[in-house]
Amino acid sequence: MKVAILGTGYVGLSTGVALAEIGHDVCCIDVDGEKIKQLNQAVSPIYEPGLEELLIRNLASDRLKFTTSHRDGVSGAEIVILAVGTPQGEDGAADLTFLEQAAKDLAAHLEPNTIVVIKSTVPVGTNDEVKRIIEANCSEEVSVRIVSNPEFLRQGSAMKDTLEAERIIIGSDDQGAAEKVKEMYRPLHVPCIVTTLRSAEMIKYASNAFLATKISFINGIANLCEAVGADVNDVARGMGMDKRIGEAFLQAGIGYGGSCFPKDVKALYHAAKQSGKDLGLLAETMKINEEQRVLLVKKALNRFNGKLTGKKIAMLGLAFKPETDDMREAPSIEMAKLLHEHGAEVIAYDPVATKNAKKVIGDRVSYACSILEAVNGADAVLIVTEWDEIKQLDVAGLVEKMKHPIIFDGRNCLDEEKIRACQNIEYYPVGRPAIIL
Ligand SMILES: NC(=O)C1=CN([C@@H]2O[C@H](COP(=O)(O)OP(=O)(O)OC[C@H]3O[C@@H](n4cnc5c(N)ncnc54)[C@H](O)[C@@H]3O)[C@@H](O)[C@H]2O)C=CC1
Ligand SMILES: O=C(O)[C@H]1O[C@H](OP(=O)(O)OP(=O)(O)OC[C@H]2O[C@@H](n3ccc(=O)[nH]c3=O)[C@H](O)[C@@H]2O)[C@H](O)[C@@H](O)[C@@H]1O
Repeated sequence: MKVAILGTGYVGLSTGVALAEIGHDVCCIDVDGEKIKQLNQAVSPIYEPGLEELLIRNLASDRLKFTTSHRDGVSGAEIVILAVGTPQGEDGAADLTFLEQAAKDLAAHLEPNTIVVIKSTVPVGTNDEVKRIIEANCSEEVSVRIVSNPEFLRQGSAMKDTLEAERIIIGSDDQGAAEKVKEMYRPLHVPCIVTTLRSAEMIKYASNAFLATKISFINGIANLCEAVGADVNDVARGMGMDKRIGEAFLQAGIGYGGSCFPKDVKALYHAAKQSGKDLGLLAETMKINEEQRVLLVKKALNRFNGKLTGKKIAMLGLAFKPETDDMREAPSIEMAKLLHEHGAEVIAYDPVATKNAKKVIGDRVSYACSILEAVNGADAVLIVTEWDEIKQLDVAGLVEKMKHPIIFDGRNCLDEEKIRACQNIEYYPVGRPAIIL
């Protein structure tokens, strides 16, 4: 099948590579000429384990192409997928500017039987609106066929999540179009759920909001555990073994970040308000998350009697989660800002996100090339992202390098045995009893 994709971000690129991998002829289009140039040289613009290998293979087989030309890319395509960004607007609602422009770019070249698939995360009713935009801008012989096909991949495991998805949602009011999209995905052998356009749009927002709420719920419980002397790791394990609850997304810590949960929860909350419904539960999810992001700084302030001036603080990890260099809405941004405001000298280390971190955190912190360089002479270490390199730390070796052996673990990721093997340490996890030796 010939497929065109507008947008080569995480979603467009992973989808393009996956569809080429299962035998389709795919052309990815992006307005960013630099990205397209890089991609044509088989260089991935994003850090995503396993992606580059598949990129090289599918470029070499000629099943995957990249262009900046909407006309060339869309020409002859049976299916065109829109996977452009839908960032957060100023009022919290989704900003649909890129999607509306992409719809216009596409409409000018749309051929009569082509099916338009919207993969971007969009508020309920957007697919209908995009249909209207395309109808107003395409040639008369085209009757526009729209399918909503939200994406559920996670950054860091995008290829696996795409090739081994748990379900594929296909929303359409055009049965033939839904069947065609189902056929495109058939080689993946993944169960497809066919719904209306509006239900498909809602499934995506409801899923992200539910997962974000699960994280805020366990973070609320973690804070209570600290107050009453319980251990949130045991609580989460005990809860998660009940299949009705499930063990996933019960990892307490410094809250959710990334390009999706924060903006999607806000967008759903905003959309509900516009429909006269107050989803107060989501307001609480957001509130807990905001507080959680600065938890480690508050704990450090508490530990140092309200003063961080002149203290050397090492931040280990900057990306919003491991296996990605993405800094969008990373908790580290707010933490760095607050530490700087309190006069701390901050030195940060991340194995892959430093380049992107410099763009958003700037010179509020200095950047180390290794963990040991970051912690050298530090008064305290804040663990921000649970990279393997950080989880597997030689804790005794680390503590030896520090001025004061104080660790605040925002991801509860250090090995407790290694901590207990230290002679002199203060270890403060989230929602678990501190270890002071
Ligand atoms: N990042 C993620 O993990 C996931 C994202 N999503 C959703 O998928 C959508 C895309 O997200 P990302 O891939 O992260 O976006 P992104 O913002 O990283 O990339 C979007 C790309 O679209 C390109 N673009 C913009 N206008 C264009 C046009 N008119 N024609 C062609 N290309 C154009 C941009 O240059 C950019 O390269 C969003 O709605 C997001 O909420 C859904 C699931 C996972
Ligand atoms: O719509 C999207 O863009 C995507 O958003 C998330 O994927 P992603 O943002 O890549 O990352 P997650 O692995 O879900 O983590 C999100 C944040 O939650 C945090 N998290 C996750 C799980 C957990 O138990 N605790 C926790 O604090 C992570 O540290 C991270 O900051 C969803 O998991 C995907 O299904 C969805 O497609």
